Amino acid sequence: MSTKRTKGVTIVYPIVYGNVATLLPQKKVPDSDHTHKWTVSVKGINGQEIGHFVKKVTFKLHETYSNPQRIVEHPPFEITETGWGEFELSIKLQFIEGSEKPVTLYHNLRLHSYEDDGSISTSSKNKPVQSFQYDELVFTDPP
Ligand SMILES: O=C(Nc1ccc(C(=O)N2CC(c3nccs3)C2)s1)[C@@H]1CCCN1
Repeated sequence: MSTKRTKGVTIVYPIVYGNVATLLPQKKVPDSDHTHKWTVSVKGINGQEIGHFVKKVTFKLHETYSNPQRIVEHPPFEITETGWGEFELSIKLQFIEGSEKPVTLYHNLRLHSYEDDGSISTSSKNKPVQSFQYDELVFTDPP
């Protein structure tokens, strides 16, 4: 049975996705090579809730992470991890309206930049890094 659709109507949902990152406090005895804590997220803009039409979001991390496919089924659609480097991750959005195909976004995780001598500048080490992209989910002839 096919879903009845509304011809000629287009719905556009602006979204923002990306990450924030903060430096982990230096440990006297480094028992881990993790230098950063980061949160990757996908949200609506101006506080618009996307949970009304997004059923679940799957964040696919680098394969070296345990359980690299992280499924989030309720807002906020975000995950927080720690790590030492930058890598590309994917963000797959699946919709409550089953007839809408999933959308996969790609984001290059961003951490603090290092100086040539391997240090992080004093001015930036106390500030979170923020790296976000704007995009739009476009639904044509919605049901
Ligand atoms: O950094 C990069 N790739 C990365 C992949 C994973 C990273 C990471 O941070 N972690 C894996 C996770 C674990 N640690 C221990 C057990 S699981 C913490 S970093 C590339 C290489 C050059 C430039 N960018």
